[in-house]
Amino acid sequence: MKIAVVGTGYVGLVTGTCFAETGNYVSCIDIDAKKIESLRKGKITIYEPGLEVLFERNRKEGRLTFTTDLVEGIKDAEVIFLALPTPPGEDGSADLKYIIGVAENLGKVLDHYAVIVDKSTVPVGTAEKVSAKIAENAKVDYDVVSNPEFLREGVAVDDFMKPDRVVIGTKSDRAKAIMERLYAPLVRQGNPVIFMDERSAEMTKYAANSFLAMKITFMNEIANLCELAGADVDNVRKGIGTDSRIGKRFLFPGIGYGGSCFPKDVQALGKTAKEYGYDFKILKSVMFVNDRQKTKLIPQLKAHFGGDLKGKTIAIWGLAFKPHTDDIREAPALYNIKALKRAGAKVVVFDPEAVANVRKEIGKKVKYAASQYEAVQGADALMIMTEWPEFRTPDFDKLSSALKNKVIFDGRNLYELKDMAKLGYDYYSIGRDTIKAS
Ligand SMILES: NC(=O)C1=CN([C@@H]2O[C@H](COP(=O)(O)OP(=O)(O)OC[C@H]3O[C@@H](n4cnc5c(N)ncnc54)[C@H](O)[C@@H]3O)[C@@H](O)[C@H]2O)C=CC1
Ligand SMILES: O=C(O)[C@H]1O[C@H](OP(=O)(O)OP(=O)(O)OC[C@H]2O[C@@H](n3ccc(=O)[nH]c3=O)[C@H](O)[C@@H]2O)[C@H](O)[C@@H](O)[C@@H]1O
Repeated sequence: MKIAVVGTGYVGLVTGTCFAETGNYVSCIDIDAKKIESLRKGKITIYEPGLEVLFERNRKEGRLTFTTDLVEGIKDAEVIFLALPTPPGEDGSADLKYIIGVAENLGKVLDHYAVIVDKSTVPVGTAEKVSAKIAENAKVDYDVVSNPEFLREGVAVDDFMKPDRVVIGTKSDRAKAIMERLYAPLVRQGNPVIFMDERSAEMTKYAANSFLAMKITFMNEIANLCELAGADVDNVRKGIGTDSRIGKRFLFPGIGYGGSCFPKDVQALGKTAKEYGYDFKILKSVMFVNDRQKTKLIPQLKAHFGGDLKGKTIAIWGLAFKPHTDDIREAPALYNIKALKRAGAKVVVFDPEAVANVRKEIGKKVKYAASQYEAVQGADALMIMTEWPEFRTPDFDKLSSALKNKVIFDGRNLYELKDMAKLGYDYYSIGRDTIKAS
């Protein structure tokens, strides 16, 4: 099948590459000429484990091509995916200007029947809006389908190729048959496709992200209560996660959720509710608690140093919003850096992948270390913000001799309390006892 993907960012590039891998001819379109040039030359533009091998193979075999030209890109395409940004607008609702802009252009240039697919995360009613925009200029038949994407950054290829489910919203039998054919290789591997109407598919995406954000937030609230009540959130997590109705995943407490999606999607669903005159109270609490949770360790850090961080050097391990990505959008680490700077501390940071992006965002406000151990050299304390695997089992001898004080503020609960006590650390974590060496 010949398909086109408009928008070659995280979702567009993964979608395009994976559909090329299942035997389709995919044209990826983007307005960013530099990005397209780089992809054409074989230089991948995002860090995503496992993607590069597929990208390289399919590019070489001519199944994956790149262009800035919409007309050239959609030529003969049976399916045209829109994987465009939907950032929060000023009022928190999803900004549809990229989607509607491309829909308008598509209406003008489409010269054959095609299924136009909203892959972006878009509010209820967007498929109708896209369809109406195309209709203003269209000379041919087309269908607009909602096919939200559930992949996670860092494991995007696996999530795409082995999805828990694929959700497709359409009332058109013609579009349904084409989408069935496109997803057939995944269905044959046992991954289910759930068909529904467009509005339900659009709502499903926001419901999924908001539910997961709520699940994490609930655990953060339990963790905070555990600290006050003398319980250990790790035990509680295991105790409830074994109940199959609750499930083990997404129960890890920490310094809040970040990323390009949970924060914006929870906000956008709240906005949709407001538009329909519904007061979605849980969502408001989720946003409030998550904001508070991000810098939860700062007051403890201040108290540890007698209330004042002026002149103290704080090392930070982890800048990305989660491991295995260089993405720093809404990363809790950035909020902590801001709070530390406001309190007069010097900050030295290390992250295996995200340093370049942080440098672009905050420049020389912090010092950048070349390794996790260089970051802690002479530091008064270590804060852990992202659970990269290499932070899980550090060389504690090296760490202890590099730090000025043996104190760790761990926002991701990487270490066992008994081990930290044995190693003689002051150790603050989330929802567990604080270990004091002295
Ligand atoms: N990043 C993720 O993990 C996930 C994102 N989503 C959703 O997918 C959508 C896209 O997200 P990302 O891929 O992360 O965004 P992104 O920002 O990485 O990529 C968007 C791409 O669209 C391009 N673009 C903008 N205007 C264009 C136009 N007129 N014509 C052609 N290309 C244009 C940009 O240059 C950029 O390369 C969003 O709605 C997001 O919420 C859904 C699931 C996962
Ligand atoms: O719509 C999207 O863009 C995507 O958003 C999330 O994926 P992603 O943001 O890549 O990352 P997650 O693994 O979900 O983590 C999000 C945040 O939650 C935090 N988290 C996650 C799990 C957990 O138990 N605890 C916790 O604090 C992570 O540290 C991270 O900051 C969803 O998991 C994807 O299904 C969805 O497609």
